[in-house]
Amino acid sequence: MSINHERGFGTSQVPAWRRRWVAWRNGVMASAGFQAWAARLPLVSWIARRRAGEAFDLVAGFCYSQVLLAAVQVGLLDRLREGPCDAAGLALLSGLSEAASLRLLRAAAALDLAEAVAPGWWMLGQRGAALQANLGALAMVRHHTLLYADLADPVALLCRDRAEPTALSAFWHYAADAPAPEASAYSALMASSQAMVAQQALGAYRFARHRRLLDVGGGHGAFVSAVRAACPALDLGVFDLPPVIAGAAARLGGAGGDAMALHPGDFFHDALPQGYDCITLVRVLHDHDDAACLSLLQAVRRALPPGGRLVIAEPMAGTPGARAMGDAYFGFYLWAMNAGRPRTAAEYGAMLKTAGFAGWRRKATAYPVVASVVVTHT
Ligand SMILES: CC(C)=CCC/C(C)=C/CC/C(C)=C/C=C/C(C)=C/C=C/C=C(C)/C=C/C=C(C)/C=C/C=C(C)/C=C/CC(C)(C)O
Ligand SMILES: C[S@@+](CC[C@H](N)C(=O)[O-])C[C@H]1O[C@@H](n2cnc3c(N)ncnc32)[C@H](O)[C@@H]1O
Repeated sequence: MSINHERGFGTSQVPAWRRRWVAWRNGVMASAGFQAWAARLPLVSWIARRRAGEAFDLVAGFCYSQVLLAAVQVGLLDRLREGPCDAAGLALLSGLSEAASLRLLRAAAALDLAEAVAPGWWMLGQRGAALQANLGALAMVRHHTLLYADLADPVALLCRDRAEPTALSAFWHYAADAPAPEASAYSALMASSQAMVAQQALGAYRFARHRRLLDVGGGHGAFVSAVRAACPALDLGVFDLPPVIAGAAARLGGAGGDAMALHPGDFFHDALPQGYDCITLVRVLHDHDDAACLSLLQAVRRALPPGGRLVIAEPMAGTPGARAMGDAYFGFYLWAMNAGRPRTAAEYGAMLKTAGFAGWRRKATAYPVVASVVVTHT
């Protein structure tokens, strides 16, 4: 495809001082002379080396991700958790040759997934330990094969009509307005990665102040199960598409167990059930384009009583310390999925106001890279 490099230059929207400053600074950063000078100066050399390393990591990131995928697929992280492993042991476990096993072990150690504990022997590294224990993150690593298939030609992905099917839009049936099969793969993926998200929401907001909570787009009920464990007095409900609710019923046992109501429906066409003083939208809004997102917020507004609360929990754009996660990762992920976009907390604030809510607050979460929380009320 051809890219028009002419358009977009000389826009009068950009203040002249900003354009000049950024152009000057970037000229300095790009200069080989400046780079060589910075590498020789004490203190500055430390920053320069770190910047060079970050630039290299950005270039090589896909390769690192594939090392992680290989380590997960052959069961290396699980094996290392059990105790020291050498190349022969990994070869036996994985069916790889000893040379390939050694290559993988060394790559994993370079990425802190593994750690050399004696010549030729490895255990889990610190990063490997955190990931190995996080079943949701591991499920996402495996799931990324679909994302990478869509990203193989990123410019083609950006250029194509967003109605064209992709690997991710086929996986997330609702994004393509296609019916979900009964045992939905996406609900299983969401349930397995819910624990880390629920932890953020439960740490940021005191759900126990409510009487009845409805989780809209609640999938197989993993979030309400986590809420029930933390706040046993709360009456709980889940609203989701009929095939997903059938899966939730099977997973939760019959009708969903005590104090767990299951509501099948389509939030774009059916009214949400009333009588709940708290509604949650966990990893739901970012799946939808702005008009659909607003209509869902309006439906939530209609369902809540006066003083009722809406709690939004999902990864958000513009998150301090985790900006790449928002617009780079979820921006491209949701583009490949054919619907939705990551939004900042302030963008949600503006939408909530339009939908008729009274005000909003961002609540701090322990790991904002996993999810941010926004709370509003009627
Ligand atoms: C004690 C002393 C002195 C020092 C300690 C030093 C210290 C603080 C060490 C740190 C140890 C520690 C506590 C580590 C914690 C690590 C954690 C919490 C790691 C968490 C990792 C989480 C990851 C990698 C999450 C990844 C999530 C992904 C990729 C989610 C993808 C979600 C998708 C694609 C969702 C799709 C749904 C849709 C369609 C968008 O709606
Ligand atoms: C990304 S998943 C999040 C699931 C769950 N909240 C979680 O965080 O694990 C989005 C959920 O919204 C549901 N959903 C999508 N479109 C819907 C619609 N029109 N009506 C009801 N639920 C819908 C999906 O079935 C899915 O369970």
